[in-house]
Amino acid sequence: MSSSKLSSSSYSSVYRSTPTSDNSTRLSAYGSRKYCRRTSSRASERSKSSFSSLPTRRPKTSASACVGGRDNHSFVVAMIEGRGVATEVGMCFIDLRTSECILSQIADSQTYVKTLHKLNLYNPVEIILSVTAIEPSKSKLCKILEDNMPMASIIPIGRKYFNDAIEEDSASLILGITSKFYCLAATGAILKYIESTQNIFFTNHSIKFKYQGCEGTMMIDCVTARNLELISNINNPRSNHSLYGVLNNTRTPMGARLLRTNTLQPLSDVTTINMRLDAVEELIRHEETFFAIQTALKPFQDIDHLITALIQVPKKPSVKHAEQSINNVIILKHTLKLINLLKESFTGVQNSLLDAIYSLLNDLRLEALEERINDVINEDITYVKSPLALRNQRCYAVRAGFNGLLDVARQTYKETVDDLNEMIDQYREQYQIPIKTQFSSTAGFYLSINIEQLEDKQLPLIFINVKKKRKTLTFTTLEVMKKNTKISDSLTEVYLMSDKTIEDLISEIRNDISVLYKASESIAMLDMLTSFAHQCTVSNYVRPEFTDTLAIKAGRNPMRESLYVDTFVPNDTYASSATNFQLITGPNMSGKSTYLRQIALMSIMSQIGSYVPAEYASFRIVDQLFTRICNDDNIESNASTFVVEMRETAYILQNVTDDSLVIIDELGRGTSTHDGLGITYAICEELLKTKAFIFFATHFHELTRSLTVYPNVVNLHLEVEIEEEDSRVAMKYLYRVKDGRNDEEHYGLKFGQIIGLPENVIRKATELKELIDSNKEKSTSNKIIQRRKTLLQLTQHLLQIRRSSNLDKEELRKYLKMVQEEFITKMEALF
Ligand SMILES: Nc1ncnc2c1ncn2[C@@H]1O[C@H](COP(=O)(O)OP(=O)(O)OP(=O)(O)O)[C@@H](O)[C@H]1O
Repeated sequence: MSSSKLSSSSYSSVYRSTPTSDNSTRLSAYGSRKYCRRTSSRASERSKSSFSSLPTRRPKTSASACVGGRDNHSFVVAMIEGRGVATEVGMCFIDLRTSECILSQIADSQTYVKTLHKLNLYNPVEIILSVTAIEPSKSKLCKILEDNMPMASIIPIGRKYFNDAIEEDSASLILGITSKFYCLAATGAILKYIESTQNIFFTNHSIKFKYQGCEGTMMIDCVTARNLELISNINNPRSNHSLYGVLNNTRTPMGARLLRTNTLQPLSDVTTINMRLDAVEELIRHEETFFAIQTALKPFQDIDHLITALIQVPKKPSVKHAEQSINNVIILKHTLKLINLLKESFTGVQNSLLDAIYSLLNDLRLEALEERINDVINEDITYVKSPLALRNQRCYAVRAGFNGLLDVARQTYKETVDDLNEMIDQYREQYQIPIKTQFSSTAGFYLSINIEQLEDKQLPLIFINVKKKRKTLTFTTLEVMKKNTKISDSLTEVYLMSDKTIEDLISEIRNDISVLYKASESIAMLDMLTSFAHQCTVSNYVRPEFTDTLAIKAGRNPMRESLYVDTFVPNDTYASSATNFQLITGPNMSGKSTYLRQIALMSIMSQIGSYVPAEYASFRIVDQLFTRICNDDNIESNASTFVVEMRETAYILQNVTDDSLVIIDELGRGTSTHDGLGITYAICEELLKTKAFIFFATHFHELTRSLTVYPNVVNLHLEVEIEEEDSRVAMKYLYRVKDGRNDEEHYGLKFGQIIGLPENVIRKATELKELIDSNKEKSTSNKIIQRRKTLLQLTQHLLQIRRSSNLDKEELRKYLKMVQEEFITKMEALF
C-alpha cells in the first residue's frame, strides 16, 4: 500500500482533492483527528500513471454516487480468491462514508455460500475483481457474483494491484492476519482503486481497520493456529502430528479439505454443531452402515477438481485439451456410478443431516446427467488407473455412429497396436529371450527384460536405448518407435474426432453443474462425519455438550494421547463465569503447556462436531480463541521474545470478548523480573475485566497471592513429588492438576540439581537466592516501619487540627483535604 499504512488504533481522514460539489467534502466520521488535503497535481499524476491499465468501463452505480451519503449503500469491496481447488476468498470492504475497512478471509465451499452471505451483509455497490477472474473466461466466483449480486457493478482491475505489501511497523491487530494473504491483497487493491478513481488520498495511520472472520464460526488467528499445531507440526512440517493429522481419517480429497477448513474455522452455531454430533452418533450406532459408507467413499476422485476442469473453456482447441476432456467425462461417469453405490450404503440410519446428504445425492438431475452421458459414452467405459487401459478407454469412449471417420481412426489404432504386439512376439521367438511389453504415457510402448533371464547372453544389437533400472533392462527398437508414432497419430485423430461430441456433452453438463457442486459438498460432509465416527471408535471419545460452563472430566490432550496412549494422565477442567480466570503454576516439565493446549484443542474439536477425548465434556461456545504460547524459535518475525510477547498480548487485549477462550503460557519472560511481573499483573487485571475463560500458566508465584483479591481467580498447580536423600534429589512428575498453589516455589534449584548442574553452581545459586530473600524481607520490614510512621504523622495532624480553634469552616476543609492527599500519596508509595 503506497500511501496507506495499516493501523488498528487510528482513524481515517479522507479528503477529495479535485473540485466536486464541495471541494473538501469529508468522507470520514473520524476525520477530525488529522487530515491531509492533497492540493498538488501529484495525486492525479500518480493515479494516472499507476492505473493506466484500469478499465474505462463505468460501473452501473459508481462509488462516487454514494460518496457524501447520497446513497444508502456506501460499501465497495475488492475480492480475490486463492488458486487451486480449495476455495479461499479474501475480501476488503471499505465504507466510503466512514473509511472503515473490514477485512475478511473465508475458506468457502464450491458454491461460495459464506462469501455471498458476507457480501449480502454489506451489500456493496461495486465489486472489484482481478482482471484474470474475468478474462479470458469468467471464473466460477465471477459467474456466481453476477448471478447473485445483480445490483453491484463488477469492476476488473489489473492483477498486479492485488498485492499484500504491508509496511513493517504494522500494528498488533495485523499480527493475527499477516498470513491472510488474500484479504491483505484485496486491501491493497481497494485502496489503490479508490485513490485512483475517486482521487481520494488516505494519510498514513489514518484508516480504521477491522478484521472480521466468517459469521457463525470461531475466529482463530494464524498465530494461534500455528502455536496449537492445528494443521502442521511446528518442529517438523512434514509430520502429520497435528490436530488435523489426528482427526483426519477421511477417504476423499473433498472430505480432507473440509476437515482442514473446519479445523481452522470451527462453527459457533450450537444447532449446526449438534446436528453434526447427532449424525456422528448415528454412524457410531450403526456399525454396518458406517463401514459400508467408508468403503463406498474410498474410490472417489477429487470432484471439485473435476468440476473446475469441466467449466474451463480453452482459448484454442488442442489435442491435449480434447484428450483431457474425454478423461473428465470418463471420471464424471465413474463418479456418478460411485454416487449410486454410496446411496445404497445409507441403510438403517435415521438422522436429519444424513437424510439431507442422501437427498442431495438422490437428486434427479444426477440421474438425468448419467443418462445423457450414457447416450454418448459406451456403457462399459469406466475409469481405470493403469495408463494403457485408460488410453484404451479414451479411445473407445464415444459410441459408434456419432462420426463415421472416428470409427475408421479407431480401426487404424487397433490394427497398429495388434501389429506391434505381433512384432514383439516375433522378437521373442527369433532371439529366444522372454521380452516383456511395457507402457508409459510419455514413452508409449517399450520393452524390458529381467537381467537374470538373459543368462549371460548379450542383448542383440537390434535393441537400442538400453537402460538399466535395478535388475531390469529397458530398451526399444526402431520399429517399435515407428509403431508408437503411428499409434500416437491415430489416437490424435480419434481425440480430435471425438472432441465435438464430447464438447457438446460437456456444455450440456455445465448447465447442471450446480448439482455436482452440491453432490461434492455432501460427499465431503459425509466423509468428515465418518472420519469423526472412526476416530471416536478407535480412541474412546465422548460426545460433548454445550452449556454456560466448561466442565471436562478426565480430559486428555488429543495430540499427546496419540503418542503416549497408555501413559497419558487425564485431568479435569472446570470454569464458569464465577471462576473464569485460572492461574496454573508448576515446575518445568510438569505438564502445564500440555494441559492448556488440551483445553483449546478440545474446544476446537467440539465446535467442529467431533467427539472429544474425555469421560464427560461440556463446553461454552467460544467465539474467538487466543493463545500466547512461547515459541523461542520465532525466527520469521525477527523480533525479540519480549516484542513478540507484547505484540501477541496487545492483540489479545484489543480483541478479547466475553465469549472468548484465552490461553496464555507464560508472560513477562523476555524482560527483567520486576518489569515482567508488573506487566503480567497489569495484563491479568485487564483480562479480568472480561468474562472470557482465561487459562494462564506462570512461573511468577507472586501472582497466585496478589490476584486472589479477585473472587473469580482460581489457583491450580501441577503436582510433583520431591524426594531428597542425603544430597540427592529426585522429582517425580504426576501430571495431575490440583487445586490451589504449590507450596514449593523453588523448583528451579531442585531441577538444576536433578539435571546435574555442578554442585558449586547449585551452592552459589542457593546462597544468592537466600540473600535476595533476606533483602526482600528487610525492605518489606522497612516499609512496614515507614507505614507506621506515616500513620503516626496523620494522627498528629488530626490532633493539631482539633486543638486549633481559630480555623474557619472553609480553611478547615482545605487543610483536611491537603492532609488527606499527602497521606494517600505517601501510603501508596509504600505498597
Ligand atoms: N498429562 C500428562 N500425562 C503424561 N505425560 C505428560 C502429561 N502432561 C505432560 N506430559 C509430559 O511432560 C512433558 C512436559 O510437558 P509440558 O511441556 O506440558 O510441561 P510444562 O510444565 O509446560 O514445562 P515448561 O514449564 O518447561 O514449559 C511433555 O512432553 C509430556 O511428555
